Amino acid sequence: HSNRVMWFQDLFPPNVCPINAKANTFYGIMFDAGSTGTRIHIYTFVQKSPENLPELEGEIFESVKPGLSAYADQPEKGAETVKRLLDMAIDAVPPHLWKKTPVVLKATAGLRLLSEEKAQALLLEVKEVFEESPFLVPENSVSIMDGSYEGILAWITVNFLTGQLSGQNQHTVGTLDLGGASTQITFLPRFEETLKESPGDFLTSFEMFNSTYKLYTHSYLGFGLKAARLATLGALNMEAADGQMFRSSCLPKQLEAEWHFGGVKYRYGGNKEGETGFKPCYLEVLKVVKGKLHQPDEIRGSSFYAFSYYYDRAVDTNLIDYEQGGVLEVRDFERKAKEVCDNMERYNSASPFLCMDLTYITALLKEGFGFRDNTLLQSRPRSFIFPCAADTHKGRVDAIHKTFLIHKNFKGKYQQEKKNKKKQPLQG
Ligand SMILES: O=c1[nH]cnc2c1ncn2[C@@H]1O[C@H](COP(=O)(O)OP(=O)(O)O)[C@@H](O)[C@H]1O
Ligand SMILES: [Ca+2]
Repeated sequence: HSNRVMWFQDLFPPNVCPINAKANTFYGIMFDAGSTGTRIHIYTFVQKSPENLPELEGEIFESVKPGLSAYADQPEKGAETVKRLLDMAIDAVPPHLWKKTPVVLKATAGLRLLSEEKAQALLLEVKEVFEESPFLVPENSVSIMDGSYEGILAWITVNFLTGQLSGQNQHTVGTLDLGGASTQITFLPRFEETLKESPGDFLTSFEMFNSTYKLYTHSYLGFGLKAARLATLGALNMEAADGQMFRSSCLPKQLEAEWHFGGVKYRYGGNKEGETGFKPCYLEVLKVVKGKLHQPDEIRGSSFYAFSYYYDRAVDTNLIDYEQGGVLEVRDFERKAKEVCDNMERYNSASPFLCMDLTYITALLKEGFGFRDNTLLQSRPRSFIFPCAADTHKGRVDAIHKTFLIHKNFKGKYQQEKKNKKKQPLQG
């Protein structure tokens, strides 16, 4: 028992992020079932007085890989990974509060890409795990999150935690989230033009703290970093990829290997005889993004907050610092992509996909969204705006928004704009 207390205090030193289970303390358990991994967040809230909103006081975090979608054909085994994480919450939450502690799981693009049947089977098994636990299982506690909701929650998180949604001068910043299977872009339009020219389902209104915000947000399914690798290889949506070899000029010439994603095995390799390097790679990747995304004019001149794989790859290539994060320009990704792709032998200790990933990020930003070379991207680790996050995941920023899903005073009311506009042929 005392061991447990010690471990808890290590995570949240009392002077920085005090955790003391008073009567006004309550907990919430949130699972983020992403395409590449499942993460548990055990939040502690404290309500200082009845008229105040509860404040987030601390968080315990753990994650496992692969994500739920890797268990598409073994739903019970998938749910078992959730159960092991949930056991942590049994230790972290005081027994007398178990029955009052809600547990929810929100799945993102990994499950969106599965067939309805396979996704539902996984969610059902998870629901059973929840029901067998001592925690409170709200209605609809296990579900796939809507893509636009994913985008606005990330936007709220960044802007709320950086203080942009309180005070008078609201200089909100747009957010770019690059996941494994999908990618989101979200910002607050300043120009009437943007509102007029955007497809209806890209505009979402919601209310928070007595203000109404009309955001531009869209989630592109299949445009996450891992999904883009498959698309570049020409292997996306190939259920029976067995045996076939997918080759690309973005990979080291002599490479031949196997890769598992979404429960499917793929064989891939380099262009043994053909070309390799940035130029041919960029052309390959361009086919994946060109003309597939909506390009709002307004974003060309503004700066964005970029996280998830944008952050990870920027750290991997020393463009920014792991602890501090940093500010970079779109062209920095291009410079690194050239450096890595044109010297693949020199980078053979890194991931074989480093060239492809950097080239994809470059093409996505420039040709996909239409950003300028000198567009500024802020990429900060999660700990930068969330100092109580455990050391174990200093590098992450986007999971913070999950706080709001279980924060009982955040209603998350939102609705999508309905326009009598013809739907544009965009993927989503
Ligand atoms: O709470 C977190 N912990 C660790 N990584 C996270 C967390 N939230 C988001 N990420 C980042 O998200 C990316 C993986 O995307 P994810 O698995 O969520 O795919 P998806 O959003 O397409 O479903 C990685 O860059 C990972 O670092
Ligand atoms: Ca995600």
